[in-house]
Amino acid sequence: MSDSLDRYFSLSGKVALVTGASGGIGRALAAGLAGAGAAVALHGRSEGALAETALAVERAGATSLRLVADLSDPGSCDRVVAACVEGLGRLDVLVNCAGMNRRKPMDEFTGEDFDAIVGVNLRAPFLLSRAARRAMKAQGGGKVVHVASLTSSVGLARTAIYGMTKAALAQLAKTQAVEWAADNIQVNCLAPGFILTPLTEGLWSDPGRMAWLKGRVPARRPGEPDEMVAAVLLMAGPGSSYLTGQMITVDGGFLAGGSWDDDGPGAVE
Ligand SMILES: NC(=O)c1ccc[n+]([C@@H]2O[C@H](COP(=O)([O-])OP(=O)(O)OC[C@H]3O[C@@H](n4cnc5c(N)ncnc54)[C@H](O)[C@@H]3O)[C@@H](O)[C@H]2O)c1
Ligand SMILES: O=C(O)[C@H](O)[C@@H](O)[C@H](O)[C@H](O)CO
Repeated sequence: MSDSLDRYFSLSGKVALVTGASGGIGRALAAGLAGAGAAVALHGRSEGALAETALAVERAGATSLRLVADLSDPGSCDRVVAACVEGLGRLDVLVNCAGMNRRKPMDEFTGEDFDAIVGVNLRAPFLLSRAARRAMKAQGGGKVVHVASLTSSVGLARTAIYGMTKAALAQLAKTQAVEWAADNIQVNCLAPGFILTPLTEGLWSDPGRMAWLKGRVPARRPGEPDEMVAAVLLMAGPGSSYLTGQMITVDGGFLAGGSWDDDGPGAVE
């Protein structure tokens, strides 16, 4: 990296913690943060599931540390942050990427569905970021990135509880941005569009759904996990010292308009 880019994007000497790093978007973000120079604590639900991500981080020339926890257990959040600080010496960037979805019509959701989805998608980022803030404040600052979704902004059928949690993350980021600005902690959200990952492979392997996606997303294709990295490097790096409380949506243009179709209602002869 040239000196001028370093000033905005270098994470040399910094430590990042990525939850849900065993695959999908989390793995890409962990590798990207490592590429920018950070040592990366990788959280996953099993040691073995993190092996490939650890290799990717090491290939980028960075140190990795594997942390195993089920984030549906609220007590695990403080432990994950403490283990990161103990193992890598500090914590500068927290990326809350772990998440889950259960897709059902509104009426079919149970109380157990509600608790499970809210526990992982919302309570865990809330508790993890509070624990991270204590470490960051003592170090003079830090960055938190919550991984939100298009459903932070629009309703998508069969994702009621998931969407509620993702909209709430956007609000959480705003309040944390306000409360923690005095500690020099910037808090922002990444909102991925439709990205091919283990979470969504069941959806997009259906040709009918894929045809819908290609007709609705101006880029005319789903996104790849790697395409989420640059936005997170911006929110994680020194260049974002005055960027806080925002959501960066990386969606191939989905939220920008209804359809890419040249012959659609917006067409002008
Ligand atoms: N793929 C998409 O289209 C898309 C779009 C918008 C947002 N997202 C969000 O991106 C994030 C990453 O998702 P992904 O698409 O890479 O899918 P993924 O399934 O590969 O990643 C989700 C991660 O969360 C972890 N996780 C789930 N439940 C957990 C629990 N109880 N304890 C600990 N970890 C748990 C999983 O182990 C996994 O590593 C999620 O927050 C998801 O909501 C994904
Ligand atoms: O069905 C799902 O699992 C959800 O719809 C998500 O994965 C969305 O694709 C994403 O959140 C949109 O940004």
